[in-house]
Amino acid sequence: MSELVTLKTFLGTWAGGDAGRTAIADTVTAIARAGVGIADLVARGPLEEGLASIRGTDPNAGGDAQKELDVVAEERILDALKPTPTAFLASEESETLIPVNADGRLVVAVDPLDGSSNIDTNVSVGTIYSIMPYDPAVNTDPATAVMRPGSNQVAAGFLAYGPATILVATFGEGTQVFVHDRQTGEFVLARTDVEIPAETKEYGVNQSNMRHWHEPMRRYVEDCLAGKDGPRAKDFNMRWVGSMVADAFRIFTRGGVYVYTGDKRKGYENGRLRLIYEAFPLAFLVEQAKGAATDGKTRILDIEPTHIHQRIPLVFGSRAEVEKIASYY
Ligand SMILES: O=P(O)(O)OC[C@H]1O[C@](O)(COP(=O)(O)O)[C@@H](O)[C@@H]1O
Ligand SMILES: [Mg+2]
Ligand SMILES: [Mg+2]
Repeated sequence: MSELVTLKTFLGTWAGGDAGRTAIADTVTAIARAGVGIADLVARGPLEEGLASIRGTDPNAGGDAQKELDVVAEERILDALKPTPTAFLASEESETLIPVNADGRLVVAVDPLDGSSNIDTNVSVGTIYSIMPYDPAVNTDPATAVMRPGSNQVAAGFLAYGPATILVATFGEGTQVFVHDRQTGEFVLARTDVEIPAETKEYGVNQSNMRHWHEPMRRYVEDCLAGKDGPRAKDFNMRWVGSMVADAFRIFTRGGVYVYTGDKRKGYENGRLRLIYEAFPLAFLVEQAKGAATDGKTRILDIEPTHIHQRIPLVFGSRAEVEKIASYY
């Protein structure tokens, strides 16, 4: 059997003693370690009174009901980042940037718990992260430190807490999949340079919103539903977990597209997903795996944020299908 490569050895080789890369490696290691703790909490959820319950009456910064576990996951990540060179943390669960280390040179953005509406149903949830460099001389107003196009990311990834805890990570040189080995406690490299197949017959969308969709989206899904006899001349399959990390991992495994566009509902003009800590990291991972990510038309990584919690219509996955969807817009 060939030698197992752990996250630690992978990152050691990647960093190669370079100080900037070591800072990024240490930060990702800290997030991965926090993720193992969060996975335990998620697994214990039904046994711990209140963990899956809604906290208070106020929604979080993104406007969603905040669960106890959302907040605990954010606390775990913040604690894990304290010994790392992170200057600021942006999080779905906090209105403004959280200062971490005054002399930090990275800014981290996280969705501490993605898919948290699923936690009481024993479905996979996860943690999404995005890392950008931070230079106080350039980002003189720290409040805007994460408000830069996603093409500035130096690393991104997500953990999914499912039957296995997995880490899908990119450092700008391909996308790798690590699996947490519960026996050794290590993350082990399971797939190197993942490639999302360009073509697919599988789409993921919350079809219950069809009556709210705009014309291009409705036509796209209708054409998929028409199957072999329709304009696409092939039968499609549909999958929707409703935790983006789980839907994304399926796409990294066998291709497909994830689509959450803007619709006519109040508050959903730009869909549901948040640009900085959901769309940017997913787009970086997907492009590094030879897939594509757009807001329907425009490349996600080129979009300039205007607000830390802004939403964005999101289409990502198999390149040819993402391009096909763009042709409907
Ligand atoms: O319930 P809907 O509207 O189908 O939305 C599902 C989407 O919303 C999300 O749950 C948003 O993430 P959060 O749970 O972090 O708010 C995605 O993971 C998921 O794909
Ligand atoms: Mg989310
Ligand atoms: Mg969340």
